Amino acid sequence: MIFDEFTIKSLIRPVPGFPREGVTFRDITPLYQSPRAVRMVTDSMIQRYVESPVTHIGAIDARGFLLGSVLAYELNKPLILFRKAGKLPADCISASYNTEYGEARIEIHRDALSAGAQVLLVDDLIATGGTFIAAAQLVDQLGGEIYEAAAIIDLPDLGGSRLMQESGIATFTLCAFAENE
Ligand SMILES: O=P(O)(O)OC[C@H]1O[C@H](OP(=O)(O)OP(=O)(O)O)[C@H](O)[C@@H]1O
Ligand SMILES: Nc1ncnc2[nH]cnc12
Repeated sequence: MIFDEFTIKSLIRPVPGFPREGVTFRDITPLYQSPRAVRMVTDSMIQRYVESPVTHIGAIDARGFLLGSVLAYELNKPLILFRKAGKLPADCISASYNTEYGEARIEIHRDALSAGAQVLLVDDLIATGGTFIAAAQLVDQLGGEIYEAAAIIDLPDLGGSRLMQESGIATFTLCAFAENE
């Protein structure tokens, strides 16, 4: 299926003032209510990574799980869950970070990856980049490498994708919204 950026963007709902004043939340629930749009997004990502050396899909809690689990299935790769602190039961490593509207901590199980892994990180959106950068630190601590960090949406005005690229993390996104869009 041919990727149609206009259709995808039209299914991402801007919600001004959520979760706090000054933030325009980019809501992906309308997109997920359209099987055709989900297929477009999924197919584009599969096409990009099907011949890549990626060994693991690293999906970020919670919205990153939606796309991450489908990519792991379709690409036939192990799925690594990056979860908000306190959710994973076994021995973990963790990293703190700030996002556009708060602070958080994510964790992965210490045995989730081994040295040499080529990880594709997956989330719905890049804002400040804090979440992906924290996830990349965890991968690095376990001796893995980030092949790329992929998301549906970039919010370039928040500087996250630029910061990630400056930090040596390659990024890939399917669409972008300016602050006033
Ligand atoms: O680039 P950043 O500034 O780090 O922001 C992006 C992150 O923020 C959102 O997650 P959120 O923490 O709201 O959690 P959720 O997926 O559980 O809703 C989004 O799904 C990304 O994970
Ligand atoms: N503006 C935004 N919309 C949706 N998720 C986000 N995560 C961080 N900033 C966000």
